[in-house]
Amino acid sequence: MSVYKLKMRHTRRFQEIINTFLRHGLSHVLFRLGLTSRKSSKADAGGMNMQDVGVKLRHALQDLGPTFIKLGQVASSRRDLVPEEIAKELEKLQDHVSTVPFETIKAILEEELDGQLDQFFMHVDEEPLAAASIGQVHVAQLHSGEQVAVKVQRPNIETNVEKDLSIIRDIASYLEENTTWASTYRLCDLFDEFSRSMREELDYRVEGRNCERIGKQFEDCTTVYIPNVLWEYSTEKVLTMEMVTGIKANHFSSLDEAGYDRKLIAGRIVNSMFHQILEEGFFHGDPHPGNIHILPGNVVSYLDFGMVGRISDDMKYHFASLLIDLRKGHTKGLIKTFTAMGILTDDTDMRLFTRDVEDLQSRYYEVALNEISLGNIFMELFKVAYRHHIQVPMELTILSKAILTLEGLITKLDPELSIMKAIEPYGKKLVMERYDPRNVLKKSWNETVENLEILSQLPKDFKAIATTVRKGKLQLDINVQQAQIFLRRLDRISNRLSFSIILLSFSILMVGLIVGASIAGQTNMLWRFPIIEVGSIVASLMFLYLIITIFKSGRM
Ligand SMILES: Nc1ncnc2c1ncn2[C@@H]1O[C@H](COP(=O)(O)OP(=O)(O)OP(=O)(O)O)[C@@H](O)[C@H]1O
Repeated sequence: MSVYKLKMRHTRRFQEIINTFLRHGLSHVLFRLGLTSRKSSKADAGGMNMQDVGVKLRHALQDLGPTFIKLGQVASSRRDLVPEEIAKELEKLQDHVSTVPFETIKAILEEELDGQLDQFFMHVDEEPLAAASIGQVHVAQLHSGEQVAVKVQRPNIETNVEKDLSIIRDIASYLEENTTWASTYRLCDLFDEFSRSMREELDYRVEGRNCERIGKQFEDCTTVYIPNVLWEYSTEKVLTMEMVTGIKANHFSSLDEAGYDRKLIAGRIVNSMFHQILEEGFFHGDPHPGNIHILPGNVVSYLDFGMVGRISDDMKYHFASLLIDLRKGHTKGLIKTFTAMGILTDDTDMRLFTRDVEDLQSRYYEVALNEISLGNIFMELFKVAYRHHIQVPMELTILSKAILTLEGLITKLDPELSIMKAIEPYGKKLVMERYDPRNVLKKSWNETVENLEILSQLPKDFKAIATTVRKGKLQLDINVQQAQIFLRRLDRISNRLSFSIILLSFSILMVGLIVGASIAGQTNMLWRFPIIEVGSIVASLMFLYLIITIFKSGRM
């Protein structure tokens, strides 16, 4: 696609995006991307202060609205792709958005719930509790008196987001066709993954279901609280939840004033996150302090389940293996895990890759645990992977982003707590579970059942073929078994035969010696007699053994 085609397809919005970037002094960025022919007065971005670029980019994305804000937020967590200074600026994109007037919110609520507002709520606060990029949260009271938080989607958000997603997708494929870095990083794949999660976030019913699923993980837990979803007041664009009135996890002075135990809270947050990630395999993908509230009794409450991460059993194990090998300084183990993850390609230069991994692990080997940032380790590992054109699975990138976010909060809540240390028992448990014979058996049993299920779903003809193949395999197995028995017999016969041949040779040698000695008359008569007698008896016994052995071997 050419840049002209790109402009033609989305004339107005595309121009708006370009103008916003230009207005914020980012012409050099557009020029470098080949999206504009206008050159900046400053030579290029390379000569510019990266933090300055970050600030300008943040302002531009903020002005461009929800899709770009979310894109910036996601980019801020990809330190393997985005320079550190820019990533730090993009992190600030959280929550700084304009509010939607209450009249508009009321209209959306009434349309979505299909009735007058007072039919559903006794009261709705006109002043929003929070204004986020996709929605706005209002505190309300049900007729039952229960206080709830109602999240309402911004007007026309879906149409606008779809339009933006399609423009950015076109820009991504234009860049992939025209620049090496974009094709190396498979920009379109990355962006498609972003689009998928953005579309999911536009449907609040998905968020409600995510919330319930995580709620179930802590059903019997008294130290973690997940609010209930009120489905009768929720739709695709409205999410009503039980109101959580706690203190935000990063309001440290308020926590101290209320007499909360910061260390205890930090431990509970870390353990509840690792439980979600490494035991349940389904976790809160954005545990930033605004989404974690602390309730009386140091109870941790999570909010906002728009972004969740999923991690398969295999990936959990790979993750634990990476950690353990990093700590032990096992480069081979790390390479083995990367191979097992199936992400190395035929083009991967194993020699260079091994050298880079070695270099990385040597920096962490035997460093005190509380000095290590797990999130940073993973970002660096990903950087190595990307340098070698290895696509890191999305489930791992969401995971490392969640850990990085978590670390930011934990280091402030309890500077002595080491996430690396806290994760160790979970990692060890995972590895032990992997090698537990019961699980190995269970896995192979499950695979057999799966195969049988697949077989039973095959059409009739295929079933007949499968039966013939199975019979053939059975016959083959029998033949192999018989061949093995025959070979074992042959082996035994040859062993005995070789022993017998040695004995026979020995007997012949002895007889030969005695006969030779007597003929030559060099032997004293006094002891020639017993030698001949004993020699003949030994020779006869050996001969007898030989006959018996040959006879027995033949019958086996
Ligand atoms: N059930 C609740 N109880 C108390 N406060 C809530 C509740 N739900 C949301 N909030 C408040 O509203 C803020 C924004 O809500 P939430 O995090 O769900 O929106 P968001 O997902 O960040 O929005 P967006 O997806 O538009 O970026 C939260 O950080 C929290 O302070």
